Amino acid sequence: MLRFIAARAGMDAEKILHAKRALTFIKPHRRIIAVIMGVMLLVAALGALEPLIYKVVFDKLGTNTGLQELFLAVGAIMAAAVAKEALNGFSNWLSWKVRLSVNYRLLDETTGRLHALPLSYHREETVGGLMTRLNHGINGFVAGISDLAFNILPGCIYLAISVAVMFRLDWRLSLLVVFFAPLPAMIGVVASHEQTARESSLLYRWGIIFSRFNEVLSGIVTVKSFAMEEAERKRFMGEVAEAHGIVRKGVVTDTKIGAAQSLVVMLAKTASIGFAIYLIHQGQTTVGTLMAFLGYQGGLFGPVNSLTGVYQTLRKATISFDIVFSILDAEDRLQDAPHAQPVDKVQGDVVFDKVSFGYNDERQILKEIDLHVSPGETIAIVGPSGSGKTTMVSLLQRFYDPTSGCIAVDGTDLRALQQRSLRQQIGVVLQDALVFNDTIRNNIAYGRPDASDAEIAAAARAANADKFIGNLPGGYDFVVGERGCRISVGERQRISIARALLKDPSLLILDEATSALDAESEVLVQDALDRLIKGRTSFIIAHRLSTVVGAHRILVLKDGKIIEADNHENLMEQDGYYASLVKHQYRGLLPA
Ligand SMILES: Nc1ncnc2c1ncn2[C@@H]1O[C@H](COP(=O)(O)OP(=O)(O)OP(=O)(O)O)[C@@H](O)[C@H]1O
Repeated sequence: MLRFIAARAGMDAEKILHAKRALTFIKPHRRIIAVIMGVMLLVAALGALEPLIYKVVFDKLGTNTGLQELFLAVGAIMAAAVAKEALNGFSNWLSWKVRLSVNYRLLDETTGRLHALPLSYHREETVGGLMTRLNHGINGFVAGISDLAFNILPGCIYLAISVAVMFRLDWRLSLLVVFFAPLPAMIGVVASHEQTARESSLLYRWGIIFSRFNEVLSGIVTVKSFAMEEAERKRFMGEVAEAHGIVRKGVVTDTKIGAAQSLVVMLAKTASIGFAIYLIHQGQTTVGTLMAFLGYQGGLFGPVNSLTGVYQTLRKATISFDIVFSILDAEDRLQDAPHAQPVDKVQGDVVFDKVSFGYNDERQILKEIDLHVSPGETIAIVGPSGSGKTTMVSLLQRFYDPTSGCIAVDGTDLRALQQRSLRQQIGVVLQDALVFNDTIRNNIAYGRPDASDAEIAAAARAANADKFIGNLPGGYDFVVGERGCRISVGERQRISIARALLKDPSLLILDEATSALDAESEVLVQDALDRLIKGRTSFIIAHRLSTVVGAHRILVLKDGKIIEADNHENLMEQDGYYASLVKHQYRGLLPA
């Protein structure tokens, strides 16, 4: 059945495969679906009974039937209607149960996959666009498979019953009705090609619109500082108006299609009434048969249309299936190897062995990096902007794999380790520390949600954050606002240092802030950092002279190569690139 409808819907082999795979989402609910179908069967039978009762009533009108019999007939119609509604309500409740559980599983699988996919995937996607597509994909997916599960079979059953009863009543009138019945559906099929193309193009547009909108809201400070609010609003509304233009055109098309379908239904009714009146005049049929026919005819176009609806939903659903499966099947080149080892506790011995890397084939960012870092050593990485400093520490976290060469921690290639357990051993403090719109407590405990209040407070103390937290209304329960907008830059940095201290990692990656803080904040942050670095293998993308001077070794990275590597005194003596950076330092910050 699915293959037939899918083939009529112009679906290629891949789309048919997607539709089949989509059906596996409802497979676990097959028992409930069987019950729903049984209930729907009863509803269809009750629906088919109604016109027959009308026939009896109208045929008896002409005879000297007692009022009692008529009341009985009306009572039977009412009882059938009540039973139908009750059964409909029950099957509706059951079908929502299935829908919600399919929705839950889809969200679980897609969001799980999105969290698991490597950075390279997320860098190519926009958050707003992805959210729009995901939302549409999930809703369309659930609607699609619900239609497949709950509309096709009842529609067919009702059709079969109606057609059988109609032919028993009067085959001539039936032929007339059967001739007209498929016409509205055929009109719907013709329209569905345009409708799917429209749906697809709208989805693409909304994705672009909301991806920009998301960027604008995330970067509202920049938008406001450049006084671009009005320009952004106009751009947004302009794009929305264009999308609405497509919707408007679609509404015109859909209205024309709807009108054409209604006209055909009217034509069918008029033709059968005319033909039936002729037959009644000829004494070949009865008024009751005509009334029953009109009932069946009305009821017949419903299921035929709903089957067309299934066809249209299926076409639209293929877009949703594509979206969902493109996420579930997105290639993850960084997946853990089948026998990847978990990491318990690392010593902190790190080796870069002839590591080369490029984000794409066109350009090598790191070229044959050789480096051996001993446990507890502090490495400061300096170099011009774009020289590959961030890339180097991204490789250490295995956000990307080297193009050639290998990186090993405690003698094991990163590719042989389970990524999650590796990252649990690495503490990261970024220059623009990401804090979530949550309490101070939860922000510090991010990465160790099981930490006790005492441990959280100890980490905050060691990060010189306890005093400012104590002054906040609610203390540790203070909610910091989106991206920490309700606390200062220096406070954000100390929260992120406390977070790293609580995690107690053996390896540390620190991307030092380039902007100078006020003197007091500077001292507090530096003191907290010194405490964090102590005893851990640390890689610091350094901008402050004080940090670089205190490091065991300084790596100078230029054009993807380590051109100098030694401590501060020796590098100054060599009077090379590093010495020139130090000479040009300004207020304790090295030039970029
Ligand atoms: N996802 C990416 N895709 C393609 N190229 C990238 C990507 N990320 C960074 N690059 C490029 O790689 C080069 C090195 O970037 P990287 O961020 O490692 O430099 P950096 O030394 O940390 O610079 P900065 O000091 O300015 O932060 C840059 O030229 C950058 O344009």
